[in-house]
Amino acid sequence: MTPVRAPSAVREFEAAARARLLPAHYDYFAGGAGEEITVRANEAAFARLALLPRVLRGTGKLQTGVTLPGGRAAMPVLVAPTAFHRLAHPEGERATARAAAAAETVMVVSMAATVAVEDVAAAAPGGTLWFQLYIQPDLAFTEAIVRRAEAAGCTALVVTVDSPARGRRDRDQHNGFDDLPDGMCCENLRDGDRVRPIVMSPEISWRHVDLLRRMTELPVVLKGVTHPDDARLALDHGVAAVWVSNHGGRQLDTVPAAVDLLPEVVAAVGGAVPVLLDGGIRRGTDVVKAMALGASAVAVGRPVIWGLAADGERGVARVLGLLHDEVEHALTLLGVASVHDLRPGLVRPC
Ligand SMILES: Cc1cc2nc3c(=O)[nH]c(=O)nc-3n(C[C@H](O)[C@H](O)[C@H](O)COP(=O)(O)O)c2cc1C
Ligand SMILES: CCCCC(=O)C(=O)O
Repeated sequence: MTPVRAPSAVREFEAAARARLLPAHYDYFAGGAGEEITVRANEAAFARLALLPRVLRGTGKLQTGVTLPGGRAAMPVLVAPTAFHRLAHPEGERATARAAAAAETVMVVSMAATVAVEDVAAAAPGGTLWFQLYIQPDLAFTEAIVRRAEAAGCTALVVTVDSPARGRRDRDQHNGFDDLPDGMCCENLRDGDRVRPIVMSPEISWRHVDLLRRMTELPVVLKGVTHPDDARLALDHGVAAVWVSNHGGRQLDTVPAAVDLLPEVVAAVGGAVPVLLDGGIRRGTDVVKAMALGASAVAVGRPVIWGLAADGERGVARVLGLLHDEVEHALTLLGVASVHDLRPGLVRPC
């Protein structure tokens, strides 16, 4: 029998995942809002940026580690919060957490995880977890979730602010996919004997960010910022980092590509706090482009799901390992020793 080769690029995991997943579940993970214009734009924008290497820089030892409000990561690629990992693999978020810990990077646990945050933490002792929160209008319940995340050892709260309503996703509507199968639920939403639904409320405002900051000592990261004026407001409200994201094109369709939004947000933040970015990162070259344009680190959503669906913990480890190796390789060929030395002059439109 011909041996099956391990995928040698992140993109190859998507086909492997698709072959294993039920079509409705694949569509949930892959899809986005409306015409999926933003989904496509996120990746296309990276292809439209060119890299301009420097030569004879004698760079020697490479440095890919980054220090962020919620701790250090050995690579500048974090695991973005994504829901429902047990739809992709029976071990679900446990497998993802083990792979992230082995790669010494941060996993952001989704509020919509199918494994409770305490069990995710127990599966990967020594790993760094941040917790992603949709602020619930029931503030006492929001506080109860924050306390759970703190007690589980999460070191930052990522508040997703691009979801005052659920995205309209044609694929999910077509497939009738609107709930988890029997035996799975959003374990972080347990409240006594029941599991509460996640409320995406249009009532959430900056006032809630202030309330949250008073509720916890953990650094608060705002995820889903696209407008530079909101980045400035975020600073006024004391956030520890701004995360540029259009939710992987799953919320408002036709929002610009994430990386195209980055320079204006970076300028607005002016170095006051780190700026993170996600959306369309599939290669090490994408990572260095985003960092050259001012991101302190990036995150990947779908690539992790594809690795998980294809081969569980091993698949996620391979996806993260490929991205790490590609970042190092890109740095070498760019003539840059450290991710901290990436500058806008290394990137130009093409
Ligand atoms: C299947 C799926 C589920 C997601 N679930 C969440 C979530 O629960 N909370 C959240 O803040 N973002 C969620 N996101 C958005 C990701 O955190 C991230 O912004 C996006 O996936 C980045 O784009 P990429 O998939 O191109 O890397 C989800 C994305 C996907 C694809
Ligand atoms: C209720 C879970 C929300 C997950 C999410 O944010 C997404 O599917 O993009």
